[in-house]
Amino acid sequence: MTVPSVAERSASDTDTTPVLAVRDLWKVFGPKAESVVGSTLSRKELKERTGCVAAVRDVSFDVRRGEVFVVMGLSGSGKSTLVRCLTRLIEPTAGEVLLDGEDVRKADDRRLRELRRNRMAMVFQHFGLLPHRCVLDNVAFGLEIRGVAKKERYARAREVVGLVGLTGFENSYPDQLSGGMQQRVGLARALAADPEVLLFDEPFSALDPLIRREMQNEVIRLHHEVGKTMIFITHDLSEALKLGDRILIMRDGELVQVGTPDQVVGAPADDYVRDFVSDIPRSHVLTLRWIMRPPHPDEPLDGPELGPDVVIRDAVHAVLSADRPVRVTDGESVLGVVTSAEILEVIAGGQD
Ligand SMILES: Nc1ncnc2c1ncn2[C@@H]1O[C@H](COP(=O)(O)OP(=O)(O)OP(=O)(O)O)[C@@H](O)[C@H]1O
Repeated sequence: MTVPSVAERSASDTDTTPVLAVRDLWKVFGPKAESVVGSTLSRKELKERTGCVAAVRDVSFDVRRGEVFVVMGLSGSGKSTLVRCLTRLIEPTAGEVLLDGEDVRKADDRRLRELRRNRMAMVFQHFGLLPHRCVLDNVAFGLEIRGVAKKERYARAREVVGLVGLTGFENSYPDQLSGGMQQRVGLARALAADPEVLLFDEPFSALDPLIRREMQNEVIRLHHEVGKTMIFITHDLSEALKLGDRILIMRDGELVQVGTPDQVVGAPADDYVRDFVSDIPRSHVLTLRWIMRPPHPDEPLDGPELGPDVVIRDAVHAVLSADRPVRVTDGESVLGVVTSAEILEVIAGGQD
């Protein structure tokens, strides 16, 4: 079996079909779980009347090819259950999970193993490294159980060890490495199999804040480099905003909102989300698109030009130092203008 090298692979950027489509997904823990599917009782009522916990309730969403999709929510909101249902580490009670159109719930045991090994790899918080094997052997291990020939698996292992910045540590053992480095080994092992989707279950929550930031940057770098679809669980909003192309917010098993970071901060779906994002400086997340306005008839339209996706924080200097309105353009036409007034309103009204 051949594993394409990093250089050979390219994400199919133009493909707009979702890599993963989740439809009406339920996971109910407890007796007669199936009978609870569809219930509109609150979590508390459900527990009292049926003894069941609906950890995931009627959740539907698509994950686009190549995006970083973050699942966020408070402890107990159902994030882990939801993501484990995608590979059936937890068996869903009802609904559909389609991976490239294939119904994962219909896969038999053999097919499911193939899917987990080759298509959707999970990176766990506790790295699951084999202590008696060195870095290279740990990374090659996933390929070994897939039956990849020795020469090929070690060539690939060296390649991904380099990719995660561990060149020089190939022969070290896990207990000789820091937590961040061990997490890189876990990441390399997941990447080695060249899966379509990488799933991260709160991978950095055990790391100290500095290492955690370093690993977040590492994920961003890797994402640019390998273009993989990534599904990332976190309960940390700033991590979600930093990493996510889109964020799914859960509460009590239900999906509350799916949106880009600026949509979640700029247009929270309800008070729960509004509360969540209330400490985030809006100017760090919102873009000029959110504050531009149509020009007044008497306004000069020969000021500096900026794109609509420029984050407000990055435009402050240009707008405040301009002696005329800044034009927000898509390269061809003027979409709106931004002046000091709009910038100052965000900064004064937000939590800056
Ligand atoms: N095996 C189980 N049996 C019964 N209830 C469960 C089981 N696993 C999870 N739950 C319940 O399902 C709900 C969702 O749990 P889950 O672990 O998915 O949440 P989470 O958002 O990932 O939380 P955390 O961030 O604390 O991991 C919780 O109320 C939890 O107690």
